Amino acid sequence: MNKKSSRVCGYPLSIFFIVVNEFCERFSYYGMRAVLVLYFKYFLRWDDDLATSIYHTFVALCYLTPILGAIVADSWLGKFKTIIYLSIVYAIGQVAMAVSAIHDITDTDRDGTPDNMTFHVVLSMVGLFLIALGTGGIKPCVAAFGGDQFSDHQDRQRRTFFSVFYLCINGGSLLSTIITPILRAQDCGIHSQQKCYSLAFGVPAALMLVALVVFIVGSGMYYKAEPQGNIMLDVCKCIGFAIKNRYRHRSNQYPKRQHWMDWAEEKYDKLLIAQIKMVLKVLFLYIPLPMFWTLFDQKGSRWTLQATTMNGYFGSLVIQPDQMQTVNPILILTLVPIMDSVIYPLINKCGLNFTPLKRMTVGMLLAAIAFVCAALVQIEIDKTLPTFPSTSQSQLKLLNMGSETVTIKMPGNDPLNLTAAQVSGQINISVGHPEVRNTISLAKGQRQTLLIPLTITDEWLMTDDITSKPQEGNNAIRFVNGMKTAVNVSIPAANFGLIEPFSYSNYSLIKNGKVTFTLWSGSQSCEYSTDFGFGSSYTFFIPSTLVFGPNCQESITAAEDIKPNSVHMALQIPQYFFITAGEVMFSVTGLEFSYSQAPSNMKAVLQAGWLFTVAIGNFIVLIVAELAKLPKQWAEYVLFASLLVAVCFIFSIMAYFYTYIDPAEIEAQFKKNVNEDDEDNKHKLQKTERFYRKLFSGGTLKQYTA
Ligand SMILES: CC(C)C[C@H](NC(=O)[C@@H](N)Cc1ccccc1)C(=O)O
Repeated sequence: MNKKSSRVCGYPLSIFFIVVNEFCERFSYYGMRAVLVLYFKYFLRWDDDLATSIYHTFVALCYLTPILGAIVADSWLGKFKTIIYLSIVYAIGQVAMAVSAIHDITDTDRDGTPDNMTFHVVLSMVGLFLIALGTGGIKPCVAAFGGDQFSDHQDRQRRTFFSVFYLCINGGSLLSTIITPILRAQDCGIHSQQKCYSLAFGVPAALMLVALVVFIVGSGMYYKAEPQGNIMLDVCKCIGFAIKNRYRHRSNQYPKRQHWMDWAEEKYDKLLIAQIKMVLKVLFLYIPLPMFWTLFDQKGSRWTLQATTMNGYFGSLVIQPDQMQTVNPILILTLVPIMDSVIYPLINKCGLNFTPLKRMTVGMLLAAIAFVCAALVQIEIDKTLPTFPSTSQSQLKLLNMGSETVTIKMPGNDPLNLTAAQVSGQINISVGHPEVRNTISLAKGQRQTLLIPLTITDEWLMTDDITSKPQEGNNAIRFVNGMKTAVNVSIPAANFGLIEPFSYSNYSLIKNGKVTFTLWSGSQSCEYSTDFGFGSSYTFFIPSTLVFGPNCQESITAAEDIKPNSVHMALQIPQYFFITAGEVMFSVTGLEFSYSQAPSNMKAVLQAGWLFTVAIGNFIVLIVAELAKLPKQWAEYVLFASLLVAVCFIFSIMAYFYTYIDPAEIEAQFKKNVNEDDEDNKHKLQKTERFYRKLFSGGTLKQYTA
């Protein structure tokens, strides 16, 4: 098959099937990933730590398996067959996930919970392993296979293809991250209705099958480069031989060679040696790149956590903290066309040669700016956070449950008058005066509320109050019952249970929005409605004087323990903008750069090398966060930004000395010369060699024009 098959507007028709395939595959991957942690937590009933570790292990595996897929493709099956076989493995994995989430399969007692959890855990782990193998395995092959469809002179079209390819990644991921959480929230089941994880995994499974079918339909149109034997084994052997040979000839009596790989010349083909040099040159350049991904991938972790301490009301629309991540694909869909059709041509017009490596350098700087923005936002958030007691302090609140005013006098504090049902503000008490009327002792590092009873001589109650912001933007709510009868408090989403007279409930976590509590005492009820923001904590006090009926709401006191989040989530938009602009310059360019600088038989291998930088970047997040342990989150953001600027500086020096090559041209020269063995051509061969020696020692070969 030649590369000049059916074309539309100068583009091979075959790439249509490849980009649609990528769209569906990314829908499948990101859609499944969006609900994975919740599936672990609420279906498999794992704790937060286990759920998070398995989730990150899975993501890291997805960026390690590309190496496997690339080796299989470049050395053995070729990209086309590798994509087909691994897509089947991938689809089986997705189906396994969907089946593992059907609770009815093992719910023999029909109580809505699976009875054989081992079955669900094992099936989902097998499913995840197959998905990681599939998604990671095909990833370097699909991008490189798309690049293969273009002829050598179609540099511009190929660059456009990589931009469209990136748009499809983000189009697919955007749609799925919106859709699958909605599917998960539906109720479904045969014997009992439960949250529908099987549908949330089933739709991505279906999309993976569509991806496979679309790819097969395009089969007749693809240019399929043949694999050239076990190239990776040859590469390893050749490098090993060069190192050994160099070591054997380490004495000064042997003349030096231009490049250490030239020590393989005694045994290996000059073309292979030149190809290895090309790959090594690019891989060396990749060394600083993981730092970009270290910052980039914190969108899903640190930035989402930051959003949980912010206010998500956008008019009547409420944005959940994890939904902020969709800003990234939305911005990609707008920024890629703007960069390609406005910014880059404009820079070109100004006479600047904005080469791929320059773009990647600017991309890194933009990511560092994003983290500075994140630090500034964090400083704003910190200003609004409550001051919790230090380890040598206690904080005390007083709640007068009686109907008369009481005067409280505490050592070191002025007398305090509390009217009926009044709650004091936080009072800081230095430890050293731990006693109050010999009845209470204050706990260090704790917030407590002293409930002063109806009759002052009765037993005084101390409650332990919340000492951190509620997680995930939830609101921590509890009730104190000052009545002489027990009260039952409930809302549709939670039941506070029966609260005995002069006692209090535990905290319950409630989502933002309007909530109506129903209070029952015997047959009498009272409805109390209020609006919650994000991240607040309240103690609702039911006074002894409460009269059940339509106006009962007015008698209930709401004491604010922790203020709702006041810094608006919109403040995260600048950091998302900078990180995404950085991504467009760094990632879209890097994808194309990895293809264009790779020798023909190692295109997928270099794509895998590129994806490997993503995996390393994720590991660095864990290591730096663990080692640095900075007391302030904003300081951690500044640390990451500074590290990236330092790495960016090193990268810009490396990039300055990098010479762009045209692998096809180099390979063609070698092939031509090797086929000709007369004296004249030997001379030509020597000339070519001199030419490439100059190239690999830093001479300029290709003037890259953007
Ligand atoms: C990291 C990958 C090499 C690049 C690529 N990812 C993206 O394009 C992200 N912008 C997608 C995304 C979607 C939703 C939420 C966060 C990120 C990929 O997946 O191939």
